[in-house]
Amino acid sequence: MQLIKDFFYHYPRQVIIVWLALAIASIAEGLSLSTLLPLLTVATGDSASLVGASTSDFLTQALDWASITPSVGVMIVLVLIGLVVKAGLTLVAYRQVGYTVAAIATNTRLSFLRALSASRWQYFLSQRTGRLANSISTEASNSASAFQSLASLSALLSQCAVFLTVAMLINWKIACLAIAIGVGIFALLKVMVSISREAGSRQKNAFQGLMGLLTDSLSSLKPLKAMAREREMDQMLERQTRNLNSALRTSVLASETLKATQELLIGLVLVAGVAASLTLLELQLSEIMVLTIVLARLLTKLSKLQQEYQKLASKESFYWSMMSAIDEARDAREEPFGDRQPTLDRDIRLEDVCFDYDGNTVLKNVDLHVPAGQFTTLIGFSGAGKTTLIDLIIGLLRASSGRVLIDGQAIDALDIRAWRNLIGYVPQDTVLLHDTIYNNIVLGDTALTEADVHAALDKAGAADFVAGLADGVNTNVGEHGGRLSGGQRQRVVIARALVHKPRLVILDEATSALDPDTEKAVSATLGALGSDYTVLAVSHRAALTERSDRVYRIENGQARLMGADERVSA
Ligand SMILES: Nc1ncnc2c1ncn2[C@@H]1O[C@H](COP(=O)(O)OP(=O)(O)OP(=O)(O)O)[C@@H](O)[C@H]1O
Repeated sequence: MQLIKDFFYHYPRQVIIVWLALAIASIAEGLSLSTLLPLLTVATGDSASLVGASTSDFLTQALDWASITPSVGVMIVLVLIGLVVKAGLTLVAYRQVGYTVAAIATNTRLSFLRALSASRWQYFLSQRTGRLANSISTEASNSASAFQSLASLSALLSQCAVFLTVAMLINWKIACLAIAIGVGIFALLKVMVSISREAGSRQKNAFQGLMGLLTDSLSSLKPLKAMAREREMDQMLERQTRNLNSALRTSVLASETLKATQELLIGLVLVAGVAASLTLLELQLSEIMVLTIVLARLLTKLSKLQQEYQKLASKESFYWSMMSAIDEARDAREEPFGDRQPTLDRDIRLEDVCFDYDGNTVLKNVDLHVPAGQFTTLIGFSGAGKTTLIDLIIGLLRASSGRVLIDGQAIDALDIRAWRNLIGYVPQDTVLLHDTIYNNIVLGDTALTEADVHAALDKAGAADFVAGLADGVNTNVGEHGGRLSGGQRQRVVIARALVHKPRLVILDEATSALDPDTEKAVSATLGALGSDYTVLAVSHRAALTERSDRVYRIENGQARLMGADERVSA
């Protein structure tokens, strides 16, 4: 019920079109079927029976009103018109269902992606990549197909109602008996629906687990292979795959058992019904023929209704899981910043800044000064809080107290996207897309030209090695940049950071993968960027600290400016 409300709330127009089209289609089908009785009465020469008189009367009156004389030809035309109307409207409804399913899949994917990209950095870090990939692929598709099941369910419901009305008009006793039998079959097989619901939830969990583990293991395959640990990973993946397989088997078993049992029960009911109609109720042959058609369809539709409900039950958990992922990401939304336009002509200052991760203090009363156009480096032991400081300056983290000032303006008051647009960021881990060097540098920014790319490669000290490649900037770097050396990858990432001519270049252990000569060369290039660039680096390497105008040591949660003599020994 909650699912119906949810779909109606988000897609009211589509739901109304689908329901109306399906309901009218069912009525058209029912009317065309009810025409069969007078048709067969005429064809078999039966006299109009008392029990079936109401449908015949209704149609005779309707034909009289339209000044049409009832004959076999007219009845056949009426049956055909009913069937054509039903087919046309069903087409309209299911076309709308198809479009809505596609819209739901797209909208849930986009909502999730938007919520995720607007979420706090810490929330993003806490997510498992495989879980995110699974939500976007499997959960979004299954959520959308829940709408398909719901539409089929409502079509079947309205068809059942119409067939039931027709059956009632022909013989209410038999119709009541059919309802009782239908409800009985429903109750008897309800347990199969519960099994499917549970199997659906197990499938969802197994998919999540498998995708999470798969992504983790693929990203760390090399060390696992190098240490011969891939078997353990294989075993874990195998366990998850078997879990999934077992959930799928349960689901298949439940749905096939439901189908087979339903068919058997319906067959038995029909045989018993025909026998009873002939012997006990002494109905006319034409009535028995129409009743058999109507009841067979009614019971088949009832059984399909239960099957569809079973499908819906197994899809529903994917839908709710997707919705809760979206809500969770929305709740973790980044707190809003301001709308002032940023500049970086003077400096970046941190005043009395404190920061903690869930109560664990990392920075306390930090004061830091990064003058514009200069090279500032942060050094310190692993875990001292260097990356945390950088993240505060980028605005990915918000200080618990104190102020982060950019040219004297509090970062909270800035248009944060405009501020981040002024930053060129080179991370410790160089992750390249499976694409060309060119595309890895421009990252989809069509405003950048080939000349910009070459200038950036030049500044990053990468121009020579790229020129030596057969396809130059159009060389594909392979999965995670695997066709390039670690140092070459790092230089492409530096070029990526420089290509949009940032005001602030952040180097987070950016030269750590370079050999000493290349590191020296790149450090010299970065050091010579000139006063157009403010460089903030995290590094222990002499090549960078020697080039720095200022070096801060981050220690015991504080930042201490080092003197020139200290730097030599650091
Ligand atoms: N997302 C997080 N959640 C909780 N604690 C975190 C998180 N990120 C970092 N920390 C903790 O904060 C402290 C500072 O981490 P940070 O990454 O800033 O150190 P670092 O000086 O950059 O270290 P390294 O040189 O090893 O990269 C560490 O103790 C770390 O465990």
